[in-house]
Order: sequence, then C-alpha cells, then structure tokens
Amino acid sequence: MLSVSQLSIDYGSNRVVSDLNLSLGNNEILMLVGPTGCGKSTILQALAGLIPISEGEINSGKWRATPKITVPAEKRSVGMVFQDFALFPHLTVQQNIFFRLKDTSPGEHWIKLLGLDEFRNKKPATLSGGQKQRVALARTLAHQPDFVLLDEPLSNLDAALKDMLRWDIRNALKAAGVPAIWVTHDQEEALSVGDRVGVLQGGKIQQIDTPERCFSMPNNRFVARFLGEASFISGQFSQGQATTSIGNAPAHGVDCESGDVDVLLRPDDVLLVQSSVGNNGEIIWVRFEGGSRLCAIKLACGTVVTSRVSHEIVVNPGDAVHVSLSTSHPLAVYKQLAQ
Ligand SMILES: Nc1ncnc2c1ncn2[C@@H]1O[C@H](COP(=O)(O)OP(=O)(O)OP(=O)(O)O)[C@@H](O)[C@H]1O
Repeated sequence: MLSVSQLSIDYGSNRVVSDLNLSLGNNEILMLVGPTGCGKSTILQALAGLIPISEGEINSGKWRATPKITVPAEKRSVGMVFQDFALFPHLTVQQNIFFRLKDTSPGEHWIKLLGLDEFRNKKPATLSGGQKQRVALARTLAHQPDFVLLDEPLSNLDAALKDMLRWDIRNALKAAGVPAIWVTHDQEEALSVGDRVGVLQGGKIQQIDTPERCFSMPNNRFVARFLGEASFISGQFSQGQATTSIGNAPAHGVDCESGDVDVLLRPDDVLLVQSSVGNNGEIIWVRFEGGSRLCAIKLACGTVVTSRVSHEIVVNPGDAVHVSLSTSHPLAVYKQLAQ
C-alpha cells in the first residue's frame, strides 16, 4: 500500500505542495482534482521520483523516500500515463508495448484486452488519440508496476471518446489489480470513475473521501463549488433539520451543531414547478443540456438557486416559477459567514 505522510514540495523558495497525507489501498483508484496550478502534476512527479521532496515521506511498502533518502525513478516500480501519450514514434504498437520487457506475455495480454490486436504493426502516428492512449496504458500495465500514475490521460481527446475511454481505463486498472492515482481537471470524470476523490487547493488537500461524500457532504464551500453546480441558501439548523424560505429538509452540520446556517443546494435538491399562483422566484437564466435544462432562479430575498428540470419543461428567463426543497438525503449546512 502506497502511503504519503506530511509531504511538502518546493520549487526554489516557492512551496507548491504542503503537508500532504494520503494512502492508496490495494486496487484503489484515487482521483486528484483541483484548479489549474494547485500542484496535481507536481505530486505525481514526486511520487514517481522525478523531482525531490522537501519534507515528509513516501512509502510504497517496498521502498521509502524522504528528503534525505532518494529512491531513483527506475527503482520505484511505478507506471506513468501522460496526456500526450509519450509513445516512441519510430516503433510499432507492439514494439512500444514490448519495449524493455523480458517476458512479452503480459504485453500480449494487454494488447488483447485493450483491443489493440489489429493495430499491432502500425506506427503511433497512424492511430487516433484514443488508440494511442490504449497503447500507452498497455505498455504501462505490461510492466506490472506496483502503482500507476495517470496525468490527465483524457485531456487531449474529444468528449465522446473521453466518456468511453475513462471506463476502459478504469476496467483495465481493476483487471490488473493495480492501485492508481489519476489526475484530472474534469469533476464529472473524478466523481464517476474514482473509488475516492482528493480535492486540492493551493497545494493543500481539502478533502479525500468517497465521490458521494465529496459531492453531498463537502468539507467546505470550495469543495462544494469545485465539484459541481452549488448554491447556498440561508436557514436555521436544529436537531438534524434545516428550515429555509423554500422549505425544510434533513441536514447535517459540516462545521456547526445548530444555529444560522447556509444550506448547500445541488440542482437536484430543488424542485421547480410552473404554476399560475404562489410563485416565489423568477428564472434568470436557462442552459439546455440535452436531456435536461439547468435553470437559475432568483428568490424574493435575492438568493439565486439552481434547479435541473427535464428538457420537456420549457422555461425562459423572466418566467415566474415556484421552487421548493425536494430531498430525502441530509443536506450539508455550514456556519453562516460573518457579513
Ligand atoms: N519546474 C517548475 N519550476 C517552478 N515552478 C513550477 C514548476 N512546475 C510547476 N511549477 C509551479 O508549481 C505550481 C503547481 O504546478 P502543477 O503543474 O503541479 O499544477 P497542476 O495542478 O498540475 O496544474 P494544471 O492543472 O494546470 O496542470 C504552479 O504554480 C506552477 O507554476
């Protein structure tokens, strides 16, 4: 099991990762997400042994690295998958995958499993982005690493391909039984394919948890906003119940026991109805999403909440509507910020 404790990384006098603690279970996929420049790639490079660490320890179970104990990259049994594929252009698919393998049978296994048989004699330049990334993954897994690091493996691919390939990568990692840390910009990708999600801001972990908990019970407002559409409505919290101007709901205090709070609302927590009487809000914008529409509604108090409705419900900016809380799961509530 890979474990990282109190890890800090500096570029010169600039600390870009501080006090990072995480452990990676056998066979677990941990997604690392965060805004650009928050230190995601730096963490991967440090785990791979490509840059030195300033404080803390990385322990793989087989080796231990600290600022004073350097373990070279080639001794770490780590596989890396990059967004630009990093294939040898002059070698065929098979030659790329078999590169430096003493026993080529694991390479053969991954050629078959990742559907690369028909491309084995082709050069990378003749392959699509998705096929190139399969080759990169096959090459990585054929070396039977102890853990795999993926740095935005899907960011150079178009949306339709991304969706399919993310599941192929997850399935291949699970079939290989190898733990992985997967860096992504894409919140949806992190929530759907990860066993756990780590959210970073400014080189510090804000939360490492299951996707469900990161999404529905974020540790703070940054995590709440980073992982998807989030609005906050003021209310009172007492005995596991939140009371707001658009209804009551079960609630859980993230940083408080009771009192005046802000309640985190996801679009699916808010029910929007078109009615001729009793309206309490006005649509201010609508985004068509295909099967649904995301609507922003301004309440009389000035708070803006969002609601997702079926594409069959046609609403437009300026329409008067009725919104209410519609949830049976506890909503996350936070102590109200001082004005
Ligand atoms: N070689 C380097 N020398 C100095 N500073 C660096 C170097 N590489 C990265 N940085 C800085 O370290 C910080 C973290 O960079 P890093 O690439 O790890 O972020 P990231 O979260 O992976 O960003 P992105 O999502 O844009 O890829 C940034 O402020 C970046 O400018």
